[in-house]
Amino acid sequence: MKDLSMNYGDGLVLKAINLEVYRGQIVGYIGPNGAGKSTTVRIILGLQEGYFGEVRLFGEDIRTSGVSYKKRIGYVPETAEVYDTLTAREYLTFSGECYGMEEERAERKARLLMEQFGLAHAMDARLSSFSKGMRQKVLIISSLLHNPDLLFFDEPLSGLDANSVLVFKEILARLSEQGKTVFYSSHIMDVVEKISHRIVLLSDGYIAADGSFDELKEQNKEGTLEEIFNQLTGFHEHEKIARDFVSIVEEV
Ligand SMILES: Nc1ncnc2c1ncn2[C@@H]1O[C@H](COP(=O)(O)OP(=O)(O)OP(=O)(O)O)[C@@H](O)[C@H]1O
Repeated sequence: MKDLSMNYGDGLVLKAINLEVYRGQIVGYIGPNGAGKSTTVRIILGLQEGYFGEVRLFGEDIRTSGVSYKKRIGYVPETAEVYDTLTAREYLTFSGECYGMEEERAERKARLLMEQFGLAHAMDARLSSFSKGMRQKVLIISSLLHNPDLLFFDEPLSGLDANSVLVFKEILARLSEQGKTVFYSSHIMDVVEKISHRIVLLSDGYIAADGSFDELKEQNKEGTLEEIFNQLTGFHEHEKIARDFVSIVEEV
């Protein structure tokens, strides 16, 4: 990304961001609510128009490279609309076909991946009957079915149980070993701290920090990523806010 800026009408949300991400990197993309993380991802995915600057993916400017680069991308959005009336088999096969896979191959891979997540029994159940975690697993499978080179995960652990989180973190490490690049956006700091090769902190439309966790720790003299996050975003008031909040709640 070069000088990437975005304005929704009332002020700049992204202020000339420059970021170069390399193959095989897991990048933890973090920042306060409203910092512009989803906006960045939507621009890169070609879902958001009206930006300034340049975004190059796989060496080509996305403004001129057509849509074929999208086949090399997998995406788990923070909130996703799934087609509730479809079964998991139908949804995943359809999703694979959208990325150019043959029906039979998409269905076979979907079945094998569902089995790995312990969901073989739910293959022919409608998505409307799925629990939150089951749905999230379907979204994760859908993002990976076509074997993409570049992955965008926005709070991918949402709803996953502790065992599934372990499996997913291991999957991420292996995908990166295979040379896949992962853009991982989350507010769960201890997970970001552990899985990321590099952490990019967006604050108020700027990149406020960029480096490995060890580098950030060295620069900021703070212990955990959560503490570094608090420090870099100038936030020290959690106790006071909590106190005031509860006293308002208790007002009769
Ligand atoms: N479609 C839109 N129209 C107008 N403003 C928008 C739109 N989408 C986002 N914004 C604004 O842009 C800013 C950045 O939003 P964005 O969703 O990128 O933040 P985020 O970093 O992903 O936040 P969160 O951590 O809460 O998901 C916010 O102030 C938001 O109100």
